[in-house]
Amino acid sequence: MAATIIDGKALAAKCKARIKEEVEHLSKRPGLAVIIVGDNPASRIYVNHKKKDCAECGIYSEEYALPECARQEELLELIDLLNGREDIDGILVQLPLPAQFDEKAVLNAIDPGKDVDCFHPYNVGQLMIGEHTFLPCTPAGVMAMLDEYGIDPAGKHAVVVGRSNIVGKPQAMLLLQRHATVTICHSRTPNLAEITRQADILVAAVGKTGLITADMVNEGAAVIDVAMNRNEEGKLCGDVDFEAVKEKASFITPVPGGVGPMTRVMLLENTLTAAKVHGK
Ligand SMILES: Nc1nc2c(c(=O)[nH]1)N[C@@H](CN(C=O)c1ccc(C(=O)N[C@@H](CCC(=O)O)C(=O)O)cc1)CN2
Repeated sequence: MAATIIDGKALAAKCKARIKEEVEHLSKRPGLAVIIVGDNPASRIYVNHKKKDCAECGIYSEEYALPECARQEELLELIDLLNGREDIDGILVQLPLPAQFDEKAVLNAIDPGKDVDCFHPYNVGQLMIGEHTFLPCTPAGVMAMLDEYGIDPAGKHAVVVGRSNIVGKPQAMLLLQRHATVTICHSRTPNLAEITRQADILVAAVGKTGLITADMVNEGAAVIDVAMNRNEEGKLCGDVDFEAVKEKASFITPVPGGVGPMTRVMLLENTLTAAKVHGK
């Protein structure tokens, strides 16, 4: 039987309605500062989406667009200014940054209490020990999707393909916190298919179109595609061969319309959390 398609768009709409209601009950509006550097067209689209999401939910947002040639000091000064503003609860720097930037130093400059992406080492550490305030947006979005569709990770074998700091590693941690047995695979994993075939929950987060084929998937697995690639025709697609794998999986996320919209919702969720922590 063909898999149930996990509808990230519909779930995101439901979450946004709840966030909007919570925002209405705060004493002051939450505020989010969005920083974009350069003219990466994909980043421009994502930043526009984020601003629109904020407006939909009653969250105040302001954008800072720095030119491609901006200097590190300029960006650090801006972050410092935003760190000190009471009306701003969350700060995000859209990634990737142009090559002249030291990404680590930039992310470390954000006040951990305003780090709504959960990229600061303090928050990453908090996540590791289960003491987190914020959750990393994409992995948290995946967990919300599993919950919505009744896929309990407890006692399951979850295989995460990809080991990035933004997705693979925190995803593994969140699944572990929910009592899954977790395997992380990466580019130097021999016999990848042998391991992915053992997965009850398979999360693909590599960025390689067509990496996960039907023969690599266990019958009845829940398959979550985090990647956002462009194929030869320029069409948005993930790592998973969706058409073939949906015939074998029990649940599957599409790209687009899967994890992406939920990543954006988790940013709103973290901004709301920050506002509450800031006494709003
Ligand atoms: N500071 C950050 N930078 C980046 C992050 C991040 O979480 N924080 N993640 C990605 C990009 N990203 C969010 O910024 C992101 C990408 C895509 C989507 C999304 O909703 N995708 C839609 C399709 C959108 C389209 O039409 O292109 C979908 O999948 O349906 C959300 C968030 C890198 N940078």
